[in-house]
Amino acid sequence: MDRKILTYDSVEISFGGKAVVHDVSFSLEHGEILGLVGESGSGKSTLIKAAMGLLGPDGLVTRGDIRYMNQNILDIPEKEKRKIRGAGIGMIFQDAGASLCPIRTIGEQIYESMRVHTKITRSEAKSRAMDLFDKLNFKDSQRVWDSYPFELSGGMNQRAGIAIAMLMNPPILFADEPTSALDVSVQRQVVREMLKLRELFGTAIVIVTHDIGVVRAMADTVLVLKNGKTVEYGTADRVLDHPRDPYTRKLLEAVPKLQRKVRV
Ligand SMILES: Nc1ncnc2c1ncn2[C@@H]1O[C@H](COP(=O)(O)OP(=O)(O)OP(=O)(O)O)[C@@H](O)[C@H]1O
Repeated sequence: MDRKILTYDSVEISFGGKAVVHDVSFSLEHGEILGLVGESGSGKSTLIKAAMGLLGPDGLVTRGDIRYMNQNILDIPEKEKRKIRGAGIGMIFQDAGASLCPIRTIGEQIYESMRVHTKITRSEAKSRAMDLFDKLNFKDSQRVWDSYPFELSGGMNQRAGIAIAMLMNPPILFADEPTSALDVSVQRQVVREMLKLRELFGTAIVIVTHDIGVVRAMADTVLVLKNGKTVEYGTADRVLDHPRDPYTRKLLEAVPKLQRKVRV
């Protein structure tokens, strides 16, 4: 059986005809955590947006394939893509608070987002959410369900965002800088939470981050990008402890003083 659930094969991505990601290949197995690192503008977000069909009107995958469970994502109709977004691949962003609707409670938003994918009553949605909140050790699940985003801390909104992305139990989670807007103790909690998802559900995760400490704490494999090209791709131990490329060494040297290694 092919264990790969997501494969990028020689992918080139262009905006307005100009290529910004060149010939990038990687794959993801069930439960694998891939760290995507590289300086600002290297193409990390663009790579993950491509699989979600979120490149916008100017963006296009101009070469290569992206396969999700043996389906070429680039060839399927928009309706099928919508099913993959959310139910197949969940996504969390840097600032979940900003992507939540400010005038509706977390509970209402959960119910609405689940209804897009499945026939479900409000009370079924609530019971699924409460179950997941409990598994993720939320202290006050009922309060989170009833709250508006502004009533929760930034960290709690981010944790709620992770829970919302996981409600349909997608086999893959894309996390784009999920910890960078948070203070260090909340960062640790969010990292622990993502590891817990893998433990509980076998979720595979692609984490985009500038924080090598987060990569060390989480990733099995690491892909280093520079100017839209792959600089190194390998196991986390190999890339982080024995980097082959000077660019990777430079990225790693930029952080050890912070000693951000997250203990989980
Ligand atoms: N909508 C767009 N239109 C034109 N160019 C874009 C668009 N989105 C991204 N780009 C370009 O694509 C390249 C990669 O950007 P991307 O945001 O993927 O980098 P990144 O590595 O995620 O950066 P950061 O860490 O700052 O988020 C950059 O040169 C950027 O200017």
